[in-house]
Amino acid sequence: MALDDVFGDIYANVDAVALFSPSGSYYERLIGADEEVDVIVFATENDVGADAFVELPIEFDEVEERVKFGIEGALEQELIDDGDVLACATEVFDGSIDTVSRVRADEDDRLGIYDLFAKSRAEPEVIKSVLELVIELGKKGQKGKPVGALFVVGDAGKVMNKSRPLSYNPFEKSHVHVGDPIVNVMLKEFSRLDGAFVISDAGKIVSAYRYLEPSAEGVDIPKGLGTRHMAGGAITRDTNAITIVLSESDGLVRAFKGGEIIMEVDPEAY
Ligand SMILES: Nc1ncnc2c1ncn2[C@@H]1O[C@H](COP(=O)(O)OP(=O)(O)OP(=O)(O)O)[C@@H](O)[C@H]1O
Ligand SMILES: [Mn+2]
Repeated sequence: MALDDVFGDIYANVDAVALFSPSGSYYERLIGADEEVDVIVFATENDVGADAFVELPIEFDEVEERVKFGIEGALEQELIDDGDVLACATEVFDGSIDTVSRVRADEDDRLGIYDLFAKSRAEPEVIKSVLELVIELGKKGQKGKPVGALFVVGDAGKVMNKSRPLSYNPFEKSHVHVGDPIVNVMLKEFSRLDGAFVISDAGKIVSAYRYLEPSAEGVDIPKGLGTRHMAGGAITRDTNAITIVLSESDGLVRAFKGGEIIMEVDPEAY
């Protein structure tokens, strides 16, 4: 077929096929079509019973995010190697797989997002909401000026025990959750002020204005960054929380877990 001469380049000589949320019959058809090719399934659940499977914690709306996340997971699980070329088959419009993209897996492109979502205590949707909020805050700043912010997500009881209030807690008697549109407006308003936000595993905003007093010391943070990042890193060594930190000074968003930076992104790139 003449079209194969043109579009065939997209899937020619790939190291593996990455199938995103396939139906059982689609998966069977592909396996049957070419027994030589490695097939890796990416989905929220392994309904098709694939041997090579990467769990997606959420259905990413953006295909690019979905694919990037999947590739990080596949690298992490050593299902693919650095430099492997994948034919990524995904659904972009509605219902079924309709798009194939040719993507090279590059270790250097890893953002750490897989670790952040897949192996954290808080619910993935909660982490996603906080990450989106912080990225938006980083993009827009507060009335055009750069702002810093510190969000501690998960293991909230322990985090509260290792911190103290800097001011009254506007969330004291409320039952608001991250992701509510109104909350995003409120959080942005409060983030102008000092201290950290504490969020529960399920996304409840437990407190604003917390001054973290972790007992862990000596976490490695990039030069030029100070106490916000030091405290944000150290609290994740002391507890099972993760932190998402926006730097006022360099504008980057970083995530910490187990006392280490596991993700660093420039909000302007989103
Ligand atoms: N232990 C802490 N808990 C919560 N917030 C803190 C803590 N220490 C510092 N902060 C907040 O971080 C702000 C900035 O402090 P600092 O400049 O030392 O941090 P930084 O890591 O350099 O971050 P940035 O890049 O945003 O400047 C402080 O004004 C304060 O609001
Ligand atoms: Mn600083």
